[in-house]
Amino acid sequence: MTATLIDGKATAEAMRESIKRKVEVRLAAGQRAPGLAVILVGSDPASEVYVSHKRKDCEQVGIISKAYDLPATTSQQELIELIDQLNNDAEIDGILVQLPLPAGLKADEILERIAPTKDVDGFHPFNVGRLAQRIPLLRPCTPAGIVDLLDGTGHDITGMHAVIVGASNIVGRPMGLELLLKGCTVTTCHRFTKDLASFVSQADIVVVAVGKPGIVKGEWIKEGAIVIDVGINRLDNGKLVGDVDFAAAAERASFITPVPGGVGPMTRAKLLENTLIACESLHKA
Ligand SMILES: Nc1nc2c(c(=O)[nH]1)N[C@@H](CN(C=O)c1ccc(C(=O)N[C@@H](CCC(=O)O)C(=O)O)cc1)CN2
Repeated sequence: MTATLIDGKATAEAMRESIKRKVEVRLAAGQRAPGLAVILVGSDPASEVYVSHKRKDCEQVGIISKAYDLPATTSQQELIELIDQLNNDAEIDGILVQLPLPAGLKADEILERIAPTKDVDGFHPFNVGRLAQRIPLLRPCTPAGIVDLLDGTGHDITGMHAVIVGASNIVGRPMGLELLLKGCTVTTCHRFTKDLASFVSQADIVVVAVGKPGIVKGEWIKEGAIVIDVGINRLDNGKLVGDVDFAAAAERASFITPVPGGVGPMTRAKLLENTLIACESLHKA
């Protein structure tokens, strides 16, 4: 392998330590701890794992997390009423609704109900619009975490051609906005893109967020490119892999994120950072 591994796990751990110190400073000054409401609807096994990690992260840094584990039969109206209640709770700075929601619940309406100042996932149209207009407030966690990892490479990415594979609301679309803010030329590829290989092979930075192992082949990677793999796929043998053909891509890339231990831990760390921002800058109570 010639590429340098981008260690998201270590970067996230350093972020958590820094957030923990800031929370301690608040407490020493007699201020309350930040509060995060974590809402899980149903019993999707992957979501259960992510939510339990998020709750443990909160505990580590001194953020109070309030758990709302709701049955899959929860109605749209019940969820909206819970969000209204949390919007008005002075001790809650952030509201997180774990995605995906069970079929039948309209995620867009639910996410839009969260007060934009408590939208620590950065998914509310207000926060996406702020990012699009170059005045970000609460930024979507995964793309914001990736920007930190790119900054950590020490490379000035201004003017680089970034190719994003995947156009989801959680990663692909806000990733494009973040990379535009960094001065990249951005191409977003999606399910209708013809000749994906030709786009990826032109990229100085490739961000892949599809959820299909091996969708990006190692031989497509331009020599020296930075490869960011957001995919998390569990194979039948229990092994966790990304969307990029890792071993072959690492032969050509300058930097590459591993799966696990790359982007995933940064998503969680950014959630804590957003909760602290919401607490310190947006609520202050
Ligand atoms: N409300 C949200 N829902 C979802 C988001 C999100 O940002 N907000 N993103 C994904 C899932 N996700 C966070 O919720 C997430 C996924 C993976 C990881 C992570 O740390 N992955 C580890 C491996 C974990 C494992 O063993 O399975 C890694 O990559 O090292 C963190 C967060 C969809 N839903």
